[in-house]
Amino acid sequence: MASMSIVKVAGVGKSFRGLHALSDVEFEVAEGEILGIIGPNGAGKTTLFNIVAGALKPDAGQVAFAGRDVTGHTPDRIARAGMVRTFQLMRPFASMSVLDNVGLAAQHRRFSRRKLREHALDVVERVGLGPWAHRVSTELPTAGLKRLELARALAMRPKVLLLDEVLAGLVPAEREPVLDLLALLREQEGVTVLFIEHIMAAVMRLADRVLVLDQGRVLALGSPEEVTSDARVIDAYLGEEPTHADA
Ligand SMILES: Nc1ncnc2c1ncn2[C@@H]1O[C@H](COP(=O)(O)OP(=O)(O)OP(=O)(O)O)[C@@H](O)[C@H]1O
Repeated sequence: MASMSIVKVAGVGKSFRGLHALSDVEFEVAEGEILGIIGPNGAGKTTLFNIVAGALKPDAGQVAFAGRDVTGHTPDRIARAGMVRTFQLMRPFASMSVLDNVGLAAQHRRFSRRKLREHALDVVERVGLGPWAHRVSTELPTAGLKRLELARALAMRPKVLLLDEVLAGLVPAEREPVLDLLALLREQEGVTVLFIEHIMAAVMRLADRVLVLDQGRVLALGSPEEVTSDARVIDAYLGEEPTHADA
């Protein structure tokens, strides 16, 4: 197979006490692709990530990663296999340094202490937290915490990164380097990225394709230009009062 899909979501459904959070969601992501995921509040974006990353079991359907069915696998197992997510709310180990927090994320890789430290430092520098490496993680401002969350994911050497609003809470000047870093990761390491994002300028800039969810269903899937000119997408999402103002 030429360009194999690295993530395949097939017929995924999930209800919470009668509420259809996801219904028959289907899409594939090619290796090295950057897929933006957009949609109104409550559309099911986070639920989709929870299912793909193993935090929730779907009521129906399958998730395949690199050709293997990973439906129902634990988040840990999926992460170790190479599909790693970040969280909207960052919870680093407060008493630990930035460097140790990143090292901890890579602990399963059975590096020697020295190698682990080198690897962690490399990742910390890569995300621009070099000057903060030895500071306690709670001293980081929001933008720093976001970078730390990204660093912890990168320390696992992911093949697929699932990013849940990594830009939220950042001012535009802080967003640019994060977007650059993601583009670089794809370019240099072929990392596949799925990112949930409300900031449309970022979606337009970074995404190869955009998946639009609305009321738990796939409303559209196409290039940024295609989806932003799709009347149904404008109706359901883009035309609405912005609930997440682009500061
Ligand atoms: N654990 C849960 N128990 C009950 N209902 C849930 C649960 N998780 C999500 N839901 C509901 O499922 C629907 C989809 O929620 P989800 O968080 O996936 O949407 P979202 O697109 O990520 O929204 P947002 O943009 O606000 O983060 C919502 O109606 C939500 O209230």
